[in-house]
Amino acid sequence: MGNRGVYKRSDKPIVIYSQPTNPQLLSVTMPETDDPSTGLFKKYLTNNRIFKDREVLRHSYRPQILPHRKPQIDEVASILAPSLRNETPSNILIYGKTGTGKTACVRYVGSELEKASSKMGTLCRIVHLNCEVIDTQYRVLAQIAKCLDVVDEMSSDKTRTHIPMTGWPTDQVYAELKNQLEAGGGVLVIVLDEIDKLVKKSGDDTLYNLTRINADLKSSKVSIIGISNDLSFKDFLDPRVLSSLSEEEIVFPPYNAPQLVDILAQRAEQAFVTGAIAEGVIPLCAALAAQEHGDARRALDLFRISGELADRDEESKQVTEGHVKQAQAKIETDSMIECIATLPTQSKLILYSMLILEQLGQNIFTSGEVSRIYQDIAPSIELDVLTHRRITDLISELNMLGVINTRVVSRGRYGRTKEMWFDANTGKIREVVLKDSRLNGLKDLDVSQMEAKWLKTWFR
Ligand SMILES: Nc1ncnc2c1ncn2[C@@H]1O[C@H](COP(=O)(O)OP(=O)(O)OP(=O)(O)O)[C@@H](O)[C@H]1O
Repeated sequence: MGNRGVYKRSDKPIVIYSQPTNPQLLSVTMPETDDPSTGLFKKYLTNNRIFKDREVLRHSYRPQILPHRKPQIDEVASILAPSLRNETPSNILIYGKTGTGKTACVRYVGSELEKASSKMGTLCRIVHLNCEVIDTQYRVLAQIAKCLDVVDEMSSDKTRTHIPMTGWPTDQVYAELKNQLEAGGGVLVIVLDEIDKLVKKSGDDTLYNLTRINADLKSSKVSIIGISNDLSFKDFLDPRVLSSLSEEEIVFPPYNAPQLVDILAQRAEQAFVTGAIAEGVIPLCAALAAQEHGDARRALDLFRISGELADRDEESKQVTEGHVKQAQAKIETDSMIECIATLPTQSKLILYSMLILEQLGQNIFTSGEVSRIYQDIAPSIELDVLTHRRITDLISELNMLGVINTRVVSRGRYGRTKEMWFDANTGKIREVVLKDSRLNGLKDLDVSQMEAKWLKTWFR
């Protein structure tokens, strides 16, 4: 056994074994607190000068009050109301840009409908599916049946067949779903959120079957609400499917800055300690999000991240406009990094060529310089070497995605050339580019050695 360090805290001794005793290690290991279980985290747990309840700002939070969406809520409610009289409501197609409250409003109306129906003794049920995840006909049908199962869990019908999430022929799943709907009776509203993803992945068979299912049902009724922020999916639909899906259409317009101010102010009351938000913070978050496209999700993200930055900043008693600007920069970097991760390998290699130039001390590079580095390193990792023309196309794409900035400059008798530079933290870009397994071999590239070679060949 090695040396033993005994550190007495209240009346319980804590024993640390080290081999041999390292006083530095001891001083790091021992938290200066009365309660060793929360030691390191104590200051974060007791210090709530900023947030009262930050969960209120998260995407998963379901608000009960939705400012500036009364007309849309009323419209959805009026279309679904017949279900309370056991009549089939019209199908609805809801369209609007991202973050305009489509999902939040439909969920709200859905839960009010279920409450009203249980008060009135009728049977109205809502099944909400996210088609980004559930994107095949089989999974949609099986998931609807699964949700019905959960709703009916307390019912006396224990003999019901459970549809497995894979393995059956689709016809059998459809037939079993119909049996279950008939056995349950009442009205079922199926919400297909991000319906465009389902159609693009699996075509319109699911919608064709679901929009015709009422013809095969006697004692139950089905209605569909499709939600999308991309109307181009309509082009993929058979005209008959489209006309029955869009019996009613509702558009959710983007929020303007004053509307976003109201949305944030309403959340701020629940989320933040009184007085924790400096005066210009809410209008600034609202203005920045309205500049994008009136996206409430973006406004709420900015607001939450500003709060988190203020919370971590021990000097700060309030969330300030400075925190909002930092939050905006963080969101932009994070989304850019996400975008870089999904780029094709060739584009990542072009980015990596720019990073090499930066490592060599250049802040602005020309497309010629980028091309030369690219053409030199591409064969070393066994990638096909693209032509200069193709490389400049990919550079333009990187510019369009906001990963780099470019400008065209005139070089007198040498003609015009494109210059480019990075705005963002290149350390993070390097990290994400090198995560691509095909570029991993570049990690050990000795840039200074290559520089000598490049200087020799380029400037001969
Ligand atoms: N009027 C509103 N009042 C309060 N919060 C809102 C309002 N509108 C949207 N939100 C909030 O903004 C976020 C995004 O809303 P929601 O998910 O409903 O948008 P969406 O239009 O469905 O977006 P997407 O098309 O990207 O799915 C959610 O956290 C939601 O609670």
